[in-house]
Amino acid sequence: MFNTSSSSFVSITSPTDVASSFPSIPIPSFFASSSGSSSWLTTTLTIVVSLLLLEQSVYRYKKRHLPGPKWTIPIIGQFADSLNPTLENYKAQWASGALSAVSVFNIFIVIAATNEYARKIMNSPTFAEPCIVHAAKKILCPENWVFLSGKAHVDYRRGLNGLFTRKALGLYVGVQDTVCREHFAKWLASSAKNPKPEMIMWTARDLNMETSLRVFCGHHIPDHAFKEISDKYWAITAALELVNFPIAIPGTKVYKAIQARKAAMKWLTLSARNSKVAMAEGREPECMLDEWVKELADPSYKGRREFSDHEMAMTLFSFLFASQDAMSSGLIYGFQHLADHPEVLAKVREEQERVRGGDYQKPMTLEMMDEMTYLKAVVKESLRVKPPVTMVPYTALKAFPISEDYTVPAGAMVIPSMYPSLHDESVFPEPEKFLPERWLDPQSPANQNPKNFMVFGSGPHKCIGVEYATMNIALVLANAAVLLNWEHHRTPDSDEVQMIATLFPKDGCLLKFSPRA
Ligand code: HEM
Repeated sequence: MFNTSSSSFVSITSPTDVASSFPSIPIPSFFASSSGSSSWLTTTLTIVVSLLLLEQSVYRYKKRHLPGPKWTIPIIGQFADSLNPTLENYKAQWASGALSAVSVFNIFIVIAATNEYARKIMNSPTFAEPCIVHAAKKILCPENWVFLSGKAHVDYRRGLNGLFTRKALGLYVGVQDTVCREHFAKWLASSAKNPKPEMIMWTARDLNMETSLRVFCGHHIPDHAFKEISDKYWAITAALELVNFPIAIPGTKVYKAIQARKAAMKWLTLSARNSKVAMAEGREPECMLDEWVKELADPSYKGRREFSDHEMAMTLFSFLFASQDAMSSGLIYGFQHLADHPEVLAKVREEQERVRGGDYQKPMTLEMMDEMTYLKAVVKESLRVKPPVTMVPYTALKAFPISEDYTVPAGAMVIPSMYPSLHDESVFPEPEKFLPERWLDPQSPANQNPKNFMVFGSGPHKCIGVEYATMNIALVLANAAVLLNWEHHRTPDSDEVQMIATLFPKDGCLLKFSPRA
């Protein structure tokens, strides 16, 4: 997802002390002398103080009665706090009110904590549209389809639905299975050499990147491109802050992210070209691009038929952007939850034994996965307890009357938060506990309140890759359960959360793998 995304956060360390002194800043008497230079200084200082006062007044006017700092730190607002976001600060913010306010670099931000407000923002396309994070347009390219709105967005998205049908997923599952097994072999080889547990933070990201690129581009992309894209991609993850330094000059995170996007786009564009050639030669589709090219050529297809290599590459890049961090987070917590709950892992293994009849070399199919009811509950619960995407920033396109007594000002950022809905005690009793069983009873509050399961968002921009994502996490965990043993080396940071675009265990999740007899 978009994650993201988007998970950097603004904590509320009250700047009251600093800011409340502005109205009474004394102008030293020597500035008020009659000399030319001092009158120039007086004028300059008066303008600066007036602007600072104006900044405070505008902030107070927009904030009205919402909880949040009384004053904003001049110019930068809560930027410093947003550099080191923590889940604790988020939780404090959500607890401060159903709607609360902050400001960063004069971007006024309204944060919505409840399910009702979060859904209202995501389902009001005439009032608000996703802006993902501040720098997203620079990283993804402004002309990327994800920034379309209204009918143009709906039409474009409809054209992409064919890439996520059951038929298409059936093609991808084989690719995912192969890549997963290859990576497990590498994990085991590395574990055999190194007696110490290793962080799966990086190995899971590599697995994920190769899976995505093989599913999207098949063999139209060379093997060495995976490593290049995967290595450079971290610059994109690092730039996913709620608000970045405003100008993308060399040395800034956004600049580095743009260079990483250019490197990825070079390979994705080449793949689009290669796929068109392969399909024109009548070859069988083997990846998402092939499915897309073939669909465009189908006489019964009704949508737009011409897509340049660059446009196709941009769309694939939007999928990579939306999935890389969220999928890695989902996978890593999947491994951690299963390691920390051996009774759950034992049930996953029992189910695998039953569905796969003990033959773990047989390639995975969608039909096999359909029968893995318990595993699906495990994946759902893991994503609920630690949702990769905690919130998705939107922009108010015009004054947005979100509640009876508050209107989000036009141009403000308005952020629906998903985490509180997923930890609502009335729907998920003992919300911090990992209890897959809550998804097995159709009458359970969890199943009776589907609107609370906001892991993939809601409304017209809801994640297009929901089935693909859950299938891939389930497939990796299914294969891991039968092919690997893994011990979790717990540290004081294992249950602490690090927010780098999405959620990760602070210690990177230290695991020791061994082959399962
Ligand atoms: C565990 C993995 C994932 C999570 C938690 C996740 C979550 C999300 C969320 C929360 C949104 C925003 C929804 C909204 O604004 O209402 C989103 C949007 C999106 N996601 Fe995902 N996602 C995941 C994986 C994927 C994958 C694998 C793909 C593609 C292959 C993908 C493609 C997209 C796209 C294209 C959008 C934007 C859709 C639009 O604007 O119409 N996501 N995702």
